[in-house]
Parts: sequence; structure tokens; C-alpha cells
Amino acid sequence: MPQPRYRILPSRILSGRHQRGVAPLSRCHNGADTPTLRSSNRVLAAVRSRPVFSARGSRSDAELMQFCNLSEGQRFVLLKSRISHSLSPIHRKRYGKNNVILSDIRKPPDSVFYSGPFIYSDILDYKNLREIVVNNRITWLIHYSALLSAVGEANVPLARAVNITGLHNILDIAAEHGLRLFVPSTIGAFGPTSPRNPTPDLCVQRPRTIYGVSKVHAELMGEYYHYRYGLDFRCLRYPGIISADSQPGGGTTDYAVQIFHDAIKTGRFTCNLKPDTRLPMMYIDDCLKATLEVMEAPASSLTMRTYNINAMSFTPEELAEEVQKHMPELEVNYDVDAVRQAIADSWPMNFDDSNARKDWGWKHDFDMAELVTTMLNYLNSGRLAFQAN
Ligand SMILES: NC(=O)C1=CN([C@@H]2O[C@H](COP(=O)(O)OP(=O)(O)OC[C@H]3O[C@@H](n4cnc5c(N)ncnc54)[C@H](O)[C@@H]3O)[C@@H](O)[C@H]2O)C=CC1
Ligand SMILES: CC(=O)[C@H](N)C(=O)O
Repeated sequence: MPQPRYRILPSRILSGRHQRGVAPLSRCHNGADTPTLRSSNRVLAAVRSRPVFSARGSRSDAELMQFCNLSEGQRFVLLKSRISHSLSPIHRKRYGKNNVILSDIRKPPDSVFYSGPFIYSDILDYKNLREIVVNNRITWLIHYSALLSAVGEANVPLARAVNITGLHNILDIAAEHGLRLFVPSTIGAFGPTSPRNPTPDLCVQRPRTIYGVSKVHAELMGEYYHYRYGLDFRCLRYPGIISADSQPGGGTTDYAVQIFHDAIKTGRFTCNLKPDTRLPMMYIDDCLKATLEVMEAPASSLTMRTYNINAMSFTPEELAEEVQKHMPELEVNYDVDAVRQAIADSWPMNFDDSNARKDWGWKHDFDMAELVTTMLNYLNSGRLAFQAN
């Protein structure tokens, strides 16, 4: 048994009461401090025995009500991304500005940086993550950091480190400190041998990207920690997310964001996928709604820990036609990127999210027509405001 080198100071767990735990640490392969499984077991055994942190279904409604009411100093860390830009204001309104802490390896835009607490962190630095969780008495962790599908293929070692080693760090910290943990998965967690139309929650998952492999790994590890250690792990497989308030990044579905920016800026759009490539998509507001709903759902309503969610499915051609209803002058061309096309061809065309609808009442608000109108109104209002200044 290794000698303890560090002590975990008193930390707040979900009930808002305090738990004292002492965990010997060992060095993990990436050089960061991480608890040994054995020491985690000891802490977790104590945590699991507490009524608010027992396995699925054993929490009473009263405890859940108490849990979801963050009045006793419950605090979040949101590991930042484009999606969390939009999620943080909603969380802050709901749970209090200072109870939601954003964190990233990069300084965000000023509008995000000055909107509330922000802490620098590198997902690969376990010790730093642990300090953030302990020093800020964090109780919920929302883990968005990742390299997406196309950028992941361009830098596999980095994607493997951020998406897999980073996830291991998060899981250990969440389990050790009794945090509720949300990790998003994706349509990219399926592959060419999965049923594609529609794709159910449970089926063959053999993705062909490092991104997809890392997300299947995250789903399985999260569920394993849930059943093995009682970790309150919750995961949604998002479709392509479309949002107006951030620039498109390294995803395969990002053409469906880019088209709006290009339509408004230049009146011309060149799509990097074939016109008939059908993929599941969702407007950001629906994504945020689903994320909050599943985070707050009583554990007893969840029959699974990882759910598909969906809103619509369309092809570039169909999306372009819908945009052209508002902007008939929009010119659309196709210049197919072979890597992105191969990824898209291996992903679901339609997503079966019937379990989410049945278990916790998931219901989307935005269809394609609503999405297009909202995106164009939002981006046009930004452009008009800019011109007015
Ligand atoms: N945007 C989409 O269409 C979809 C997104 N998702 C998932 O949602 C999450 C967020 O996605 P987006 O907002 O689109 O991603 P994004 O690319 O905007 O954000 C990823 C964030 O990870 C951060 N990051 C990278 N390396 C890091 C490190 N070493 N330490 C700390 N942070 C680091 C980046 O700085 C960036 O802010 C990802 O996990 C993604 O897999 C899932 C399905 C669809
Ligand atoms: C669907 C996703 O996970 C993401 N937008 C990507 O295209 O990589």
C-alpha cells in the first residue's frame, strides 16, 4: 500500500454537508497526480453510503428536490466550448452567477470572460482540476472539452490525449469528490456498421474516427463508473448543433453553421459535403434545454445513462433551399472534402431518441424552418447593429 503523499482536505459533496476523506495518491502515466483505484474505492465507499449519492433509483423525490435546489452552496464547473458559451448564461440565471464557473485552456472572448467566474484549466492537468473542484466546492461538472471529428483526424495524438486522458481525469475527480457529471456524446459515436436510418440507442458502435472512438469510450467508462462506484454520470448523444453566437469549428456538421455566416456576409456558400448527405441536427436552444432537463431529471426516471436526442435531419441541399426561401440570391456550390465526407457517410442519417422522449419527456421545439428563420434573424440583427455603429 503506497504511503499517502497528499491529503484531500474537507470537501463539500452533493448534500451540502461536509465529508472528510484521505486518499493516498500515485503518479499516473501522464505525470499528473491521480488517486489509486484502491484509494478511490475507500473514498467512494464512504460517499456511496450517503443517501444522496446512492445508485440509480434509490434517491427519494425529497432528496432530489433538495439536490436540484442549489441554495446550499452547490457550484458548477462548465468546461468551456462553443456550446458552453450559450449554456453558461442559462445556468447562471438559474443557479446564480457565482455558482457557475467557466473553465478552459484558452481565454474566451471578453463577452464570456467578463460575464462571471472564469478559471484557467488544462484538462490534462489532474492536480489543477482537483484544486479547482476542491477550492470552489464544486458539486456538478459539465465536461465539454474535446477535439471534434475533423480536427481530431488532423491531430490524432492530441485528440486521444484531450478526449481520452482528459476524460479519465474528469471521471476520477468526479468519482472521488461525489460530483454529478455530464459528458456529451455524439452521433459520431456510431459507425458504418451501425443501423443508420434510424439509429437506436443500443446497437453496434464501431466508429472510424478517433473522435467517435473517444466518445464510445466516454460513454462506456461513465456507465462503468456509475455501476461500479455510484458516480452520477449522465450523457446525451448530440446531433450536429447549430448556433449563431459562435463561429463554426472543427466538426463535420459545421457546414450547417457556416452556411448562415457566409450567406449573410458574402451571399455565397461552398459546402464541403455532397448535396444529399443526410445528418441529424439540432438548434442550440433545444440542445441546452435537453442538457438541463437530463441533468435535473430524477435518477429514478432514467432507465439508461446515455441517451440519443434529436430534432431534425436534413441534407445540405434541403438546408440551402430553406435558406434560399429567405435569401433567393444565395449562391451554393459544392467542393467536397474527402475526409469529412467519409466521416459523414459513416454517421447516422436519422436518430431514434424515443427513449429520451419516454423516460424524461424530451421534446424539441425547433424544426428546420424555425431554425433557419431564427439563425437568419439573429445574424442579421448582429450585422445591422454593427452597421449602425
Ligand atoms: N458542436 C456540435 O455539433 C457537437 C458537439 N458535441 C460535443 O459537445 C462538446 C462541445 O462541442 P463544441 O462546443 O462544438 O466544441 P468546441 O470545439 O467549441 O470546444 C471545445 C473546447 O475544448 C477546449 N479544449 C481543448 N483542449 C483542452 C485542454 N487540454 N484543456 C481544456 N480545454 C481544452 C477548447 O479550448 C474548446 O474551448 C464536445 O465534447 C463535443 O464532442 C457533440 C455533438 C455535436
Ligand atoms: C456531430 C459532432 O459531434 C460534431 N459537430 C462534429 O461534426 O464533429
